This record gives sequence, C-alpha cells and structure tokens, in this order.
Amino acid sequence: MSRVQQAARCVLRLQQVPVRARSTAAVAQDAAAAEAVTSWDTARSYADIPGPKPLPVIGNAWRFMPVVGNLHGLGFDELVETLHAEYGPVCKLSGMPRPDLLFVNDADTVQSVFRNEGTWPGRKGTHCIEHYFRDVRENYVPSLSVSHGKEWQEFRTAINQVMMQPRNIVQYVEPIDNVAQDFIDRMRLIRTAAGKMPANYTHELGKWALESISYVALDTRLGLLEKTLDPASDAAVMMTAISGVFDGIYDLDIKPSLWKWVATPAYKKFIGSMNVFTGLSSKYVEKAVTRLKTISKEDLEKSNRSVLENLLLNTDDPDKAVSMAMDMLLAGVDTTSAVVSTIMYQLATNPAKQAKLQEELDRVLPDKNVTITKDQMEQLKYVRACVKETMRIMPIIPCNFRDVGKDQVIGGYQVPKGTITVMANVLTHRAEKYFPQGSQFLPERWLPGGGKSSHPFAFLPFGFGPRMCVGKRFANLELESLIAKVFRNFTLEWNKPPAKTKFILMLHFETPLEFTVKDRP
Ligand code: HEM
Repeated sequence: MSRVQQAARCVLRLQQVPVRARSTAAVAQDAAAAEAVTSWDTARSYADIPGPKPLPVIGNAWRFMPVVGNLHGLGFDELVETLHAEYGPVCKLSGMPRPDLLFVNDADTVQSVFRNEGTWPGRKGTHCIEHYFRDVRENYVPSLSVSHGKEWQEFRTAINQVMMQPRNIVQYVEPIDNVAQDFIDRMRLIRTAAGKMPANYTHELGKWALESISYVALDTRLGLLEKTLDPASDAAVMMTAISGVFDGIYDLDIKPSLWKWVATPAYKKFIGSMNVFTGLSSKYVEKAVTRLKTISKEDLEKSNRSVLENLLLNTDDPDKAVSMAMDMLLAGVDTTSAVVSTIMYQLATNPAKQAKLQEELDRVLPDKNVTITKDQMEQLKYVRACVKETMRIMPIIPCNFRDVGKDQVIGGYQVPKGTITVMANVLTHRAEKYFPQGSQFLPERWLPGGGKSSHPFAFLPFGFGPRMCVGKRFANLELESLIAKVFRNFTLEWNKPPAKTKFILMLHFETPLEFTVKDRP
C-alpha cells in the first residue's frame, strides 16, 4: 500500500477550506496580540496559552481517536484551521505523547519568532534520516536538513556559496530547459487517444523533477524521460529508492513505530532504500572527483564549474557532497513536482489567466522549439507571478517550523527554550487582511503595482532567514522553465469537478490529473 493510500484520513477538498466563525476568545486574543508585550516579566505564563484542555492521564490524545475525538481525521492544515478558529492566532496543543506544539498564525508574531531565531535556527529534521547518517553510516556527515548548531552552520556556509549565488544558477538555464523540452516530448508520447494526460501524470512530473535536480546534484542526466525505462537502469533504481525513503519517513517518523527499539520490517526497508540511494549518489560523486583530478588548476579557474564540482572544491570532502546530493534529491523532487502540478491545475481551472500567460509566452518565445535563454527567462514576469500566486493560494508545505532557541516572549506569552513553533502558511497566505480577495487566483497581485501583500512575513513558501530553503533559486528556475515550455506548447483544460487534495508530509492530488492537452501553434 502506498503512503498516499495509507494516509487516506488526511483528505481535504481543494479550495473548500471551511471559513469558521471566530470564537470570542480568539477575537479577544487578536486584540491582546496587538498590544505586543515583549518583556518576559510582564508576559503571561506558558500555561495561560489557550488550547484544548488535556484530561488527566490521557491528555489530548483522545481528541484524535475515532468516534469520540473532534480532531480525528483532520489533515494538518485542517487541524491548524480548527485550532485557530477556536483558540486564536497563538495557541498550543499539549498533553500529547509528543512534545507540545505552539501554533502561530499571525504574520506579526511569525515575524517576531523569525527575528529572534539567532544564528543557528533549530528545526527538527526527520529522525530516521538523522539516525541513518549518525548511527548506521558513521562515516557520513549528516545532511544539511538534519544537522544542528555549529555543525549545520559550517555546512550551510559552504553550501550557500554554491547554491544561493545567482551566477551559479545562470549556467543551468539551458540544461534545465533541455529537461523541460524532453518532458514536452514525453507529454506528446503519453497523451491518450482522447487527448488527455494519463492517470499517473503526477508520477511523470516526479520523473521530470528527479531528472532536473539530479543534473544539478550529480552532474548527470539519469534518462528518466526516455521512451522506455529499463527497470535495472540507475534512473529506475534511483526513483524506486527515493520512493522507499519517503515511505520510510512516513512509516517511521509520522506513524507510531517501535523502530527505535526493534528493527521493524519498515525500518529494514528504509535502511535498504537509503543504502541503494547512497550507493548510487556516491557513484556519481566519485565520477566528478575523478574528472576534477584530470583538470588543471588554471582550466578549473577559467571554467564554469558545476554545483557538484563547486561543492567538492568548497568542502574538500566527497562524503559531504554525497550527503548534500542526497538532501537535494530528497528535498527537491516531491516539492517541485507538487508545486508544478498545482500551477498546472490553477491555470487549467482559470482559462482567462492561462490565456494571459500564453500572450506573454508567444511574445517572448516566438519559436516554441528553441532553448530558452537567460534574457528570455528574465522577461517572463507573468510566469513568475503565476508561480508565486499558486504557492500562495495552494501552499504545498502547510507550515514553517522552528524550535525556539531561547526563552522568548511570543504573542505576549512566556515560551520556554526548545518549544516547537508551527507557523501556518495555510492561514497567513489566504488571510484577507494580508491578501485582499485571498481566495481568488490573481497572479496580477505579484506584478509591479499589484499590491502583493501588506506584510513581509505573510508569504513564506520557502521559509525564512539563514535556514530558509537552500534550493529556492533552483526550484524557481525549474518551475518557471517547465511552466513556460508547457503553456507555450499546449493549452491545458480541466473538464472534471474540482480536484481533491490531501496533506501527507506535503500536499498531493487525490484526483488523477488527467488534463486535456491541446497543441498550440
Ligand atoms: C518549490 C519547491 C520547494 C519548496 C516549496 C521548498 C520549501 C522548503 C522549506 C519551507 C524549507 C524549510 C525552510 C525553513 O525552515 O526556513 C526548505 C528547506 C530545504 N530545502 Fe526546499 N523547497 C523546495 C525545493 C527545494 C529544492 C529543489 C531543493 C534542492 C536543490 C531544496 C533543498 C532544501 C534543503 C536542503 C533544505 C534544508 C535547509 C537547511 O536546513 O538549512 N528544496 N525547503
């Protein structure tokens, strides 16, 4: 059974998030937050933070049980919504078999959390991945997303110089566009006789995302978009291994599991997938190490070095390059493919916006078959606006997380060091006070003069600060490149009732994305 099926309880109807009436307590708390108490001595105690009251012994766990529990079966986004409506913009969920969660759903308070996060922002990573790096493969450096403190900072500094510099991204415009072109050819190949995308279209988008990011992380085209895929090929094996790792994260970190005490079947499967994944990543990193040895220092300085080559030169440690490559592949496949599917859905269901996008594409890219240049990319302002507006209205990651680094006043309450803070994008992104007509898909709001948002902390799809998404620039390049190519070549139609989505680690479509795809001149 796939992790998608396993999580069938997390069902949410797309764009039908109920707008609940705010309770009196919630409204009063909005006013209290406005007073902005910042001193620890005058702040109210942690115990005063509103939230569902735990019962003796069973705490709040019963609320998630079938039949009796009012929070049973909610997706994470719906849980956040429900707590916000009942208890206000700062509330907590305590009395659970896991640490308390502090929910912060107001952009001012989000701002104060991020502004006080310090130089080593804490964010819990996936335990099973951290365990793999620290305990199973002791020779490997823990990957960026699961490292902490000084260890994280040193790694991140080296990675930032490679991943966050615009000059290092520009050289990828052409190769990433080539991957997009291969995907266009593949869309023509997999289109059914009725002119539709097949029911497994999101899997195809996953292949595009892995093909794109493995070019960045491993300096190689795996060949996932070829007509037929040999099941024994590195491409197919890598795809299966990554899927196995995600199943493992869900089975070991999200579902209740005994893996920390017993090697359960799910644990063994996870370790097996990680071993395959590490082995393949190492193979390509070693190729790059060998290649670098054959290039003279002068030639190396003159050449446009790839991300992997720069990582190897900056860290002087192939193991770090392997663990970073694995992070990129784990963090950069499901995210990017989920976002691109949401953009296609928004445009297919908003034909007037799609037509406007195509006007821009026809003007900037008169020949749909040539490779897009950096200058053309820069002119695609409406493409960029559509990407942003989709990430606003349909965030694939419902919340940003931080472990509070020191005792801190948040929303007028004393919050102890170590508390897990959950900052709900799903609420701030759609709130009328930050985004007028927030439930409508209006890419124009991101164009100059469009009045994008009144608050800089209301829209943070890639997180914020020193720990923000390190792949943001690559993700945007991939998204803009594919959206430009797809809508320059095709018109997408959605001829079915509104699609259903669900949150399992992130947003997925439950309804197959069988777009009707019509060729454009
Ligand atoms: C549209 C697609 C993507 C979205 C929405 C996204 C979103 C995020 C978010 C919200 C975070 C947490 C940031 C924070 O805590 O402040 C994050 C972290 C991260 N992302 Fe992305 N991401 C995307 C694509 C990518 C890609 C393509 C890569 C790889 C090239 C990547 C690599 C990472 C890594 C390594 C981290 C951990 C950074 C750290 O802990 O220092 N992401 N991402």
